[in-house]
Amino acid sequence: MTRWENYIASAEKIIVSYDGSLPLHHFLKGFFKQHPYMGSRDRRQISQLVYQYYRLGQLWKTEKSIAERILLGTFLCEKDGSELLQFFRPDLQENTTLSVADKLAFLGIADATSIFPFADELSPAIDGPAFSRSFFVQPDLFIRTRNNRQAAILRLLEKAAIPHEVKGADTIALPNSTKIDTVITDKSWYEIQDASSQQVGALFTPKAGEQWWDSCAASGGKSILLLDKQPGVKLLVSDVRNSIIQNLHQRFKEAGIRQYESVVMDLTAPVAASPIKDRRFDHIILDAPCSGSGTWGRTPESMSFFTAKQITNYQQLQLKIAGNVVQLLKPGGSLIYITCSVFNKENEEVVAFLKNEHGLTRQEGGVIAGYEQRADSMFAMKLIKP
Ligand SMILES: C[S@@+](CC[C@H](N)C(=O)[O-])C[C@H]1O[C@@H](n2cnc3c(N)ncnc32)[C@H](O)[C@@H]1O
Repeated sequence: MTRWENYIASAEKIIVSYDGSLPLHHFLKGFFKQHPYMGSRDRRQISQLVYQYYRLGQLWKTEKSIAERILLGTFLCEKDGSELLQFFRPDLQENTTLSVADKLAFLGIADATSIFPFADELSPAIDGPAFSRSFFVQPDLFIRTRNNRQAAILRLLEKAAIPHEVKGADTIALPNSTKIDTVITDKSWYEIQDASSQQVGALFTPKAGEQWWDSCAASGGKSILLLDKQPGVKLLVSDVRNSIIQNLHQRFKEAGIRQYESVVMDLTAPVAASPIKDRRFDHIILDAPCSGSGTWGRTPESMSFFTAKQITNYQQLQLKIAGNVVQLLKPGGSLIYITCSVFNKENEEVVAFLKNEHGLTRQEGGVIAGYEQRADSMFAMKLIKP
């Protein structure tokens, strides 16, 4: 067998045995541990073939073999082609410099929406074909520079010869595989934060002394963004598990943040019985648990394993949490509802519920089309309580 045939055979073996219960990158780690004779170059190439296969989503799912689909995935993803493609499909290799849209047309695919399995579920503002085509492009890694360190960070990136692109006053795009912590060792200089997530900050207009609640804080990405805009806000962070809040404490420490309160609470339980039942907030950030479908460009295997039922389950959870947190918002205060989902059920329908059931009015926001800039896609809406 040639090296290329071995690569295809290994990728096929992985695809056949992978059932979606673990994230693909974990599964790959385990697979390569069991096959220690593979060198790092082999591992990289095989992983890439597997990822490119999953980037096809539903395309040719029933019509073509796994091996054929791996090669088609490679063709659609590789801008300059590859030796492997040259070996198996010189006819495709000749056309690798075409745009994704032209490659699809070359392969007879007129309607790109057939790639994404839940095209009917998309928020109306999402451009379905453009979103679907974005799956063939690996999203970038983004950092948000802090404390006026952008210029110093750019100098370090140049010195280390790391390709990068300045996307805004605080935003730098890097290749996805960049080990940024080896280049910039002081963690208070930057946060790893997707460009769309950074863009959500445009809806935060904090004033010193205001009471803010980051109700699904996770490790605190949105909270740090908020405090960087206005360190004088009085911030409460919460999440459902103590281990998550412990991670937040560590991240805040590294970011040099000390002034905040935290509480562990399950937002599906009535807030009237919670430890913060008597608190009222000027502004609430609700970065809700969601399908994450706006981030599937980073985990394309999700297109093969996620089910429509899960979208409905997430919506139920979001409605419950939103209906709960809004009770602790002061009249005239704002709720910033955020998801990294592209689904109407998790976005506009939850906003409609807040409007119809709780009388909130939409102020600004909507879909953040990250698929246009090699970033995640998100939804963020600021609503005002009457
Ligand atoms: C999308 S993440 C938040 C991301 C975070 N705001 C950031 O910027 O990094 C959603 C969070 O909601 C939390 N969550 C899920 N179910 C919850 C519940 N029932 N009550 C409270 N938080 C919950 C999850 O633990 C998760 O950390």
